[in-house]
Amino acid sequence: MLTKRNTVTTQVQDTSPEGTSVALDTRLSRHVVSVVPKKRQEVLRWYGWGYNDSEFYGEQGTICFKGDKYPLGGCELPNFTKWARSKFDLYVDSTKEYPQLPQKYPLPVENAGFLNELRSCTKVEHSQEGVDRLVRCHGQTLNDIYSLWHNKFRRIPDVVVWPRCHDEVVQLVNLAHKHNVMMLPYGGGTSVSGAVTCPQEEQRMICVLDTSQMNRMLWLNRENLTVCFESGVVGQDLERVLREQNLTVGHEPDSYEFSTLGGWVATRASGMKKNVYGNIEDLVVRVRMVTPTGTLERECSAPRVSCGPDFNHIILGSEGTLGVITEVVLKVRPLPPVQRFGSLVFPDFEQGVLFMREVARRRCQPASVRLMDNEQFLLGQSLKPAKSWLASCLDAIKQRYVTAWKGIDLSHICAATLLFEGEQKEVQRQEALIYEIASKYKGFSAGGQNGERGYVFTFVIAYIRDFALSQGIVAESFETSVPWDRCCLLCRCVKQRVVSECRKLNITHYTISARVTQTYDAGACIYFYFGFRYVNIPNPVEVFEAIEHSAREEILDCGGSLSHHHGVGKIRSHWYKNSVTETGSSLYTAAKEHLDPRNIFAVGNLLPAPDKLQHEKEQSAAIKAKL
Ligand SMILES: Cc1cc2nc3c(=O)[nH]c(=O)nc-3n(C[C@H](O)[C@H](O)[C@H](O)COP(=O)(O)OP(=O)(O)OC[C@H]3O[C@@H](n4cnc5c(N)ncnc54)[C@H](O)[C@@H]3O)c2cc1C
Repeated sequence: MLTKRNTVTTQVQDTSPEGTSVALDTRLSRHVVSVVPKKRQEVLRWYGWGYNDSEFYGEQGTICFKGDKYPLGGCELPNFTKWARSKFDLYVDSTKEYPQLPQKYPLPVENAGFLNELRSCTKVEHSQEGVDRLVRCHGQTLNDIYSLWHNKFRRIPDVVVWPRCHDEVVQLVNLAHKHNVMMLPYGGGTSVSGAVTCPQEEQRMICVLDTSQMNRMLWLNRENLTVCFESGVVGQDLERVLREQNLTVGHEPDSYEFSTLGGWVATRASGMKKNVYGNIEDLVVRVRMVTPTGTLERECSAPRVSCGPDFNHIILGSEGTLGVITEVVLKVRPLPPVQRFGSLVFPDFEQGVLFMREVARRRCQPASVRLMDNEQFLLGQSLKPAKSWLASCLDAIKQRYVTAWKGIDLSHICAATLLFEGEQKEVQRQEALIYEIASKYKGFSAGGQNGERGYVFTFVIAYIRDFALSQGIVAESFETSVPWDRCCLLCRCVKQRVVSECRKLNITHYTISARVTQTYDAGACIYFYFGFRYVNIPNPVEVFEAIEHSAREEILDCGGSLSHHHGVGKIRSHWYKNSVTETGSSLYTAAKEHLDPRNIFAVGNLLPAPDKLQHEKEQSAAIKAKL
């Protein structure tokens, strides 16, 4: 008999999914070989971002990039070197070294009852090795990485567990609840909100539940265009497997090389192609989450139901605080036959925003459209590798065309990158319309190559922060969403605020830039990059956080949100209550108390941990004193 649930298998072995629809091709249920091995440090950098073999480095005063995974691999970057010199007065020090793995790790807190039952009653693999614990104690905030480099973490996980399926997660959650062990679900560890960082004040044993071994595609239904994956599947693995079937989910956050499906759901992630495919909340059909009081899931995979509050939305954005997401049913789409890049240049940011506004008003967004301000545009240009003589001449001619014939001032110029996807005719129609709207705002095409480069650089840019840190520069991004009528105002005010805070603190070499990365009917997502070179500042991260804190206050004052997609985590928990109101906060707390009565899950995310509140008050007084 066919059941309604399209039920997923929960056994470790590949068995036929029970109760699935007629169109299910059971042969497709399969393990996915991941680019990220169980010992993630074998492939991924333990002290920062990305692959071990890809990094920026200095050679004879020039910044270079190595590694064969990205088009910049093996390139010298003289223009980037010049950019860094002009921004930060940086003379690249090629002798600066990256940190060495520590020889000693914090002693684990042990809960004997939990460990005994873990070993005797389950088959779940686990480790208490120092390095396994260290590489899973953090995400990718500046604070995380700086703390790693300077060996500052007091608490790291006491044990790491690798369940292989839903049922093993149920066992683990029951054990942790029984023995009062704190549990932190860990996906790709790409969080930039402190959500996956171990709470430093926690007294109980901390168990990190690594989802990487739960990454099977459980079923694929071509008739319904739905697929069910286990939550630990990494973004690029998920897309690779689907592409082999001529399908795509189309969810591509900039971290999708390493972030996981469970992480996307837990943080309400947003992908760069959301205009065609939707954000994660639009893509999820059904989701299963194991909590200490039971498994929460919708009963069927119907496309929409009208049954009171949507419990998928309790799970989306819960940041590991309510339980472990184990399986997710997602929509899939056929791969688009045509994918084309484009780019536009505008005389200034304001004209670019007007263009973005009109595109959103007319709902004709291509798969992706991103607008960079002048500062980001110049940084992007500087990342082009060293050129041949002929290519440099051509560039000079193009530059002359832009400045002399188009009358554009290079110190105000800004650019948009475009990605079109769909049928040939549809893409042509979209391109024509987009270029027509751009011309109304004095924009003109700068070619597909620049557009493509812009998207590829997105992945490379993530590596800059580690190199910057080695050269004494601290940097990080932060983001928000804002109604259209406040978009330009917010960008201006936040930049001004950062500039004035830097002046007050005698920080002379810094960069602050903005881009509009997503557009909606009612507003846009704005993404800021901020970094400064610290000279004679003993606590650069604290200073950075103080400035970022005041930038966030400015964002909120200008009508921006606490976060568009990075989430709240620990670093924005200070503002959570205000942003959801007192009533909203107590509703969340009641749900938390019901699902997780002993407060074992992801303590300190969304709402500050109780013992952190006092510490927070002291910190906020210190921040005020500093500014
Ligand atoms: C360079 C870079 C670029 C980024 N670009 C984007 C972007 O374009 N769009 C975007 O939305 N975000 C972006 N992010 C932020 C980050 O990648 C997302 O928040 C992502 O969704 C986190 O996924 P993860 O698997 O790495 O989760 P983790 O970092 O491992 O965890 C994040 C949170 O989710 C919880 N969690 C993870 N898995 C589960 C699970 N199975 N069950 C319950 N809770 C779970 C964790 O406990 C934690 O609270 C970026 C980050 C970086 C460093």
